[in-house]
Amino acid sequence: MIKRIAITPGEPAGIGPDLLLEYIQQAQHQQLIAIACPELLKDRANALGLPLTLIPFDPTSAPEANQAGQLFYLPHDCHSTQAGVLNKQNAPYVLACLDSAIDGCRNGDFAAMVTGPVHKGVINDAGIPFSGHTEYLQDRCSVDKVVMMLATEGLRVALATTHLPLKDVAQAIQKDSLSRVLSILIQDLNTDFGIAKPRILICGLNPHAGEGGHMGREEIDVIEPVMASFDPKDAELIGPLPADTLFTPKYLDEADAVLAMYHDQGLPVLKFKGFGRAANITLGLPIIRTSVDHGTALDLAATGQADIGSLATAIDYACQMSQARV
Ligand SMILES: NC(=O)c1ccc[n+]([C@@H]2O[C@H](COP(=O)([O-])OP(=O)(O)OC[C@H]3O[C@@H](n4cnc5c(N)ncnc54)[C@H](O)[C@@H]3O)[C@@H](O)[C@H]2O)c1
Ligand SMILES: N[C@H](C(=O)O)[C@H](O)COP(=O)(O)O
Repeated sequence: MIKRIAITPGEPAGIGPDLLLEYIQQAQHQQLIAIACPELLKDRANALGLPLTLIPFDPTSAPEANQAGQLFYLPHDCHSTQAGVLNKQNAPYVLACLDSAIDGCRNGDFAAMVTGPVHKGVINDAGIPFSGHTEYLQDRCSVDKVVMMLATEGLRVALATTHLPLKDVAQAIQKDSLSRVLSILIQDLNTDFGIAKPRILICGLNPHAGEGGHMGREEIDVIEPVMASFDPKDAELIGPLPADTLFTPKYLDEADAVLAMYHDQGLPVLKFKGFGRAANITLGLPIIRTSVDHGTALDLAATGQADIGSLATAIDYACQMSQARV
C-alpha cells in the first residue's frame, strides 16, 4: 500500500531542500509530499542542476508513488532565499510548513512526517521562542511529554532531557518526568519497533554514576527509585551505569536502547557511530515524526556536497513505523 509521507525541508537557506531534491531523483515506493515553497525548490534544483517536476498535492486523489524527478508539493511561500544566508523573515514560513505537516498527519492526509533541519537560532532571532521540533511537536499535539530518540544500525539512544542549557539539566532530572520518559520509551519500543520486553541501559547523570553518592546524588535519589517502580515484566532496566563505559560492546550488544540523561551525553556517541545513517524519532506523539540527524549545514547549501544518507534513513523509519501502525 502506498503511504503518503509529508516532508518539511526546514530552513530554506540550509541543505534541507537540496537533500530532498537529490533524494527524489530515484523513483519511490511511497508518495512524498514536500511542504515547502515551490519557487525555492525550483531555484535550488536549478542551482544543483537536478531535474524536477512539481505536482500539486491533491489529498482527494488516490495515493501515487513519485516517479524519478517528480515531487508532490503543498505550497507555502517563503521570502527570496540565498543559499547559506539566514533570513529571519523566513522563520514564520518554516513553522507554517511544520504546522501543515502536523495537521495533515492528524487529519489522516499523511501517514507520517519527516523533517529536514531547521535553524533554532534564527527562529529565536525572529522573536519566536523555539527550542526544537521535539518540543514544538509536544505543544502542537497537546501531549504532556515526548521523548527524543536517535537510531542508527545497532544503536538507539533516547534522552531524558532535550534542548536545555547544561546548567539546568540536573534540576530537570525529576522522578515524575523521568518516569514518563521511561514509560514512553518502553511503550513505543514495543508498538513501533516490535520489542515486547525491551532491555534498556540507563546512564547515570554524574561521573561514575555518582560514585555511591560522593559525586552527586541524582542516581540514588531519582534514577534508582524510578527504575524500581517499573514492573520487570514490561522491561529490563539496567543501571544507572557510568556513561563513560556504558557505550561499549559488553553492554550495548545485549541492549535494545540506551537512555541518556542529557543531549550531549548520548548524541555524540550515536553520531560517532552513525552520523549520516541515523534518524531522530519523536516518541510519545499521536503521529509519526522522524527527522535527519544533522543540522542546516549552511556551508554546504547549494553545493551538491550534502549527504542524503540521514534523510533516506529518516524516510525509511517513517515508512516502517507507519506499516507497523496499520
Ligand atoms: N533536525 C534538525 O532540525 C536539526 C538537527 C541538528 C541541528 N540543527 C540545527 O542546525 C543548526 C546548525 O547546527 P550545527 O552547525 O551544530 O550542525 P550541522 O549538522 O548543521 O553541521 C555540523 C557539521 O556537519 C556537516 N554536515 C551536516 N549535515 C551534513 C550532511 N547531510 N552531509 C554532509 N555534511 C553535513 C556540516 O557541514 C558541519 O561541518 C543549528 O541551528 C542547530 O540547532 C537542527
Ligand atoms: N537534538 C537534535 C540533534 O542533535 O540531532 C536536533 O537538535 C534536532 O532536534 P529536533 O528534532 O527537536 O529539532
